[in-house]
Amino acid sequence: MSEHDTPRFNQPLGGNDMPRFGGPASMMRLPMQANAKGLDAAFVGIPMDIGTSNRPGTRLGPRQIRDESRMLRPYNMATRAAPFDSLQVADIGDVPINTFDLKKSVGIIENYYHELLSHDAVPLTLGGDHTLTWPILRAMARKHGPVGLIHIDAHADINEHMFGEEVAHGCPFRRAQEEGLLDSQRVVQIGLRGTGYAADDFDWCREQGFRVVTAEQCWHKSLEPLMAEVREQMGDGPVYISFDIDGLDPSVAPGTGTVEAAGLTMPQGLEIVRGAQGLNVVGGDLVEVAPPYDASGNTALMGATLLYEMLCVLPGVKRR
Ligand SMILES: N=C(N)NCCCC(=O)O
Ligand SMILES: [Mn+2]
Ligand SMILES: [Mn+2]
Repeated sequence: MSEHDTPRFNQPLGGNDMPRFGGPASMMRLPMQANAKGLDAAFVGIPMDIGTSNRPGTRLGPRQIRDESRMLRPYNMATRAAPFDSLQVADIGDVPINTFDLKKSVGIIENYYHELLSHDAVPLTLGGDHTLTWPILRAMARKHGPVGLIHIDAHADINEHMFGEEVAHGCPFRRAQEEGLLDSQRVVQIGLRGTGYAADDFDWCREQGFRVVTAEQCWHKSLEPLMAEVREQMGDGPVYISFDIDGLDPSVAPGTGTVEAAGLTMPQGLEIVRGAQGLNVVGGDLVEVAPPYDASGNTALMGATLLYEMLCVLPGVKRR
């Protein structure tokens, strides 16, 4: 009997055991459980779009990411990562936000992640609009202290206010920095581009000590050399990965609310996440998938794939 016959850990339901279009609609058709007890890593959904500033729809993101994730098989053919031979993973469902109150939802999310982290599980979050990263970082900093951040996005999301409000999907990293949740010498923002409210918008990030890598600096290049530098910068400290799907080019990921031209390619997205291997990754999220503009489902599938790749770089994942 091979080791594959006697799984010690939860396994995704296989595509030859149940048709891919059947079975549970959980992330990768993994078992679901009510909380993170006993888990090394937990997929969690946050069905929220009340922080969005343009077209909405990310409240439907977690469901669609789960649905499209049915195409993912357990073994990573490029990196040979075998996450389900290594870690106990499950889908723990959705955070019950208050869809009528964004500010209350921030508190609900922080408390939820505080409880989740008490089980020592690494959360991998299916968004949801980018507002959600702020309360997650609050819970992260309570456990780990200020964290390093690998942030992939078309936008810096460091607006001081939006429509006079401090809580919005364009503000999470401004709030996180003000609250000391980030180790600002270990923050890198990749893929920023487009039009700004002011010509010096991204300079605020640089003044904080963040490394800004614009989309233009990424065009036509492999990002492996960049990620070697990022690994050096991150060192051994805790690192959080926040991947806004709009960091990718809209030709790859059209299903999102605030589209910007000429973004990262999917191979570059994979290079970034795979380049985090060896780091002390303590959590990650994939945000801003908006299914109403995702006719093919490909945006959600790219999101599911990036979450799977985050799982593959968690500490303790074996390669076969
Ligand atoms: N998609 C995210 N997270 N942010 C968009 C921010 C749009 C803006 O600053 O105008
Ligand atoms: Mn964005
Ligand atoms: Mn964003």
